[in-house]
Amino acid sequence: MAVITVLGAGMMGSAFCVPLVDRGHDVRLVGTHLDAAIIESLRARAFHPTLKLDLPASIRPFFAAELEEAVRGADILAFGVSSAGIRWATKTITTHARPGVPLVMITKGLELDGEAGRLLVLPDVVRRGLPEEVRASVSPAAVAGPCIAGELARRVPTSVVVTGRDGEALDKLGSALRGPYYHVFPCADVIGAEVCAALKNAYAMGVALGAGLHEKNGGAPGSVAMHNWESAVFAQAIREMMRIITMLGGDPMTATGLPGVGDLDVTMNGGRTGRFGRLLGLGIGAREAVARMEGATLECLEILDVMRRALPAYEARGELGPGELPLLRKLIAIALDDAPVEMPFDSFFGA
Ligand SMILES: NC(=O)C1=CN([C@@H]2O[C@H](COP(=O)(O)OP(=O)(O)OC[C@H]3O[C@@H](n4cnc5c(N)ncnc54)[C@H](OP(=O)(O)O)[C@@H]3O)[C@@H](O)[C@H]2O)C=CC1
Ligand SMILES: O=C(CO)COP(=O)(O)O
Repeated sequence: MAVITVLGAGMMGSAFCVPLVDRGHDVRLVGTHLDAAIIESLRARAFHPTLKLDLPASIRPFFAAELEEAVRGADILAFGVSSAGIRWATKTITTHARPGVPLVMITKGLELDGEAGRLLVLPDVVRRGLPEEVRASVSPAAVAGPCIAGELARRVPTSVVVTGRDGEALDKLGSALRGPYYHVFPCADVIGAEVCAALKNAYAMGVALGAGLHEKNGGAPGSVAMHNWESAVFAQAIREMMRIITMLGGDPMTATGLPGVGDLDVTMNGGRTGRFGRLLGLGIGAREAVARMEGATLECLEILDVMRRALPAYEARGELGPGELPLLRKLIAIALDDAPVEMPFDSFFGA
């Protein structure tokens, strides 16, 4: 049994606690400064208001102000925040991180190092923010792969990878996290897994445009749909994720496994991103689509913005051709510049 403290009580941070308490760990879930209503509800009746689910009462909820108590004696620290909260979480944990205590995040995203003009995977971003004495012995890890929070919280069999740069630490984390319905596979390719974790959000939005386009054209959901359109976008998405992984020095084959194909499938079908893509496909424009998502976390917009800023730097160094990644460029235009929803199919598949 380990003491595991999860910082961030959103949907996924909280769902992540379920397989862990089921394994018999002492799990402490700490809300951020804005998660107080969630923590209050969990304390009062073990009900999570955004998951809309009862959670096991054995998960111990803590308010942000109680962080010190929640991390006392922790064997594993976990970040449950979204990509927008990663800097905050790193700063917040700084005084509590200890040498040798593993740190794992469920957060999906990439950051751009503006000065170097290079994309950074989140485990490396977090590592940079840790105190020097901790950095020497802690190499942050991340969970990637297909996982809808509400399904995991209902104990639906779920398969993910845990990735990072310290192989020994990954094996230990895998042993601590996995359980009868939470299947955790170590993945040494941190670049590949993290590129997929972040980019599948952009591409899932792209595939889901098809559902909205179909409805916009008067179609009802059913066997006669736009699956031909969607499948071509899906296939091109995998090609582009492989290209970006190669550009960043990872293993492109990672895109064919859980972090790539697996997560793209689950996100377009069951994720918030899929719902957002459908709204864009209806042709209502990004602003209205965001409004209709009622404040839901939409990391597709964040990663598209990061990629829009990153691509010129990679092109300027000759690491990427101007005609490459036509799907990603189109998705940037649709979601960030309100371009019409249409696909440049003839530029796909290496044409
Ligand atoms: N939902 C899912 O099915 C899955 C989600 N993930 C990943 O998990 C991460 C969290 O997603 P999810 O739980 O669904 O999202 P939620 O919106 O439910 O929760 C987001 C969490 O991040 C915190 N947060 C957001 N912005 C900030 C900020 N600027 N500063 C501090 N904290 C912040 C929120 O705190 P506050 O309320 O205070 O803003 C909240 O605790 C994402 O990276 C997502 O990709 C991974 C697999 C599945
Ligand atoms: O990452 C996810 C599934 O693995 C969930 O994605 P959404 O943010 O689209 O809900």
